[in-house]
Amino acid sequence: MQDSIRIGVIGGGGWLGKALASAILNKDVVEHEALTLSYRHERPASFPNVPCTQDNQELADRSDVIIVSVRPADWPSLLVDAHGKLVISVMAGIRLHQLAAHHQTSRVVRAIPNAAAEVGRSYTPWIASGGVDETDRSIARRIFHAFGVEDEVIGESDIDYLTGLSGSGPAFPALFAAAMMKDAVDHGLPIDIARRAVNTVLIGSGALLEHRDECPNNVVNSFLNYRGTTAAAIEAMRAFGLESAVSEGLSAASKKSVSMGDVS
Ligand SMILES: NC(=O)C1=CN([C@@H]2O[C@H](COP(=O)(O)OP(=O)(O)OC[C@H]3O[C@@H](n4cnc5c(N)ncnc54)[C@H](O)[C@@H]3O)[C@@H](O)[C@H]2O)C=CC1
Ligand SMILES: O=C(O)[C@@H]1CCC=N1
Repeated sequence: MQDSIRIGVIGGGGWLGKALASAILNKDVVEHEALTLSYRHERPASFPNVPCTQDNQELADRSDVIIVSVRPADWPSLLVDAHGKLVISVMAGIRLHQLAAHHQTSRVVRAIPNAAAEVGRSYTPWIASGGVDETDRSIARRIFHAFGVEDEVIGESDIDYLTGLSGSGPAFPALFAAAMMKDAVDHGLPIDIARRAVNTVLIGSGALLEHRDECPNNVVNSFLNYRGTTAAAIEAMRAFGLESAVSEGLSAASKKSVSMGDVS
């Protein structure tokens, strides 16, 4: 990226903020001295060579791009004037027009990464306000590519939906794995073996989907067409409402995203 770009992460000591900051440095989006992190209580220990501050306005003033990564409930009291600079929010729920008004800028990107940013494998959908030009878009893409794959979407309702589907997404295979683990242990399998079996299945399944690079339904159908044990399990899970449980869960997450934006 151009040498002149400086990035600030507000909430840089948090779960997501730290993951984004690490990826930005690891992928050389900016050098250490061109990144600033802000924190509320404890200076983030894992970034000894990165300028850190408790003064968010100072961070904004020394940055060209301001990433806002505080919890939605903490955002209304975050009084930062961006003076027209590019603001990238990764917060659930908070809408473009709210961000623009609150931070005094027409250049706003609303993005929703996920927890896999920690390992550089996030899926990050995003949407831009009217004041965002092509240069801003390429800066945003470069940042998002540092921690995974991105897509620009055209409607804010898509962001609220995707906040459930992909923003919360890494939790769902983990939930499935936990259910498999419980069943295995209930069947008397030693915990170590159950954990290795379940985790290896989840990791292998992800790699298989990546390798085949096709619609997941095609992968499921190839198992169903085999007409063996796997098909028996899939049909029983479907009969017990797996698909409606997933649909209900995604709908609950999306509604929660919308309600988290009802803050100001
Ligand atoms: N954790 C995740 O997987 C994802 C989180 N998000 C969004 O990212 C945002 C951050 O989430 P997490 O990192 O998980 O939460 P977190 O609670 O781990 O981190 C938030 C950080 O912001 C700090 N903070 C709060 N007010 C501050 C202020 N005024 N100045 C400086 N720092 C301040 C807190 O001390 C904390 O360290 C949230 O808005 C969340 O909706 C989005 C997608 C995925
Ligand atoms: O659970 C949450 O509220 C955050 C936002 C999206 C994913 N994690």
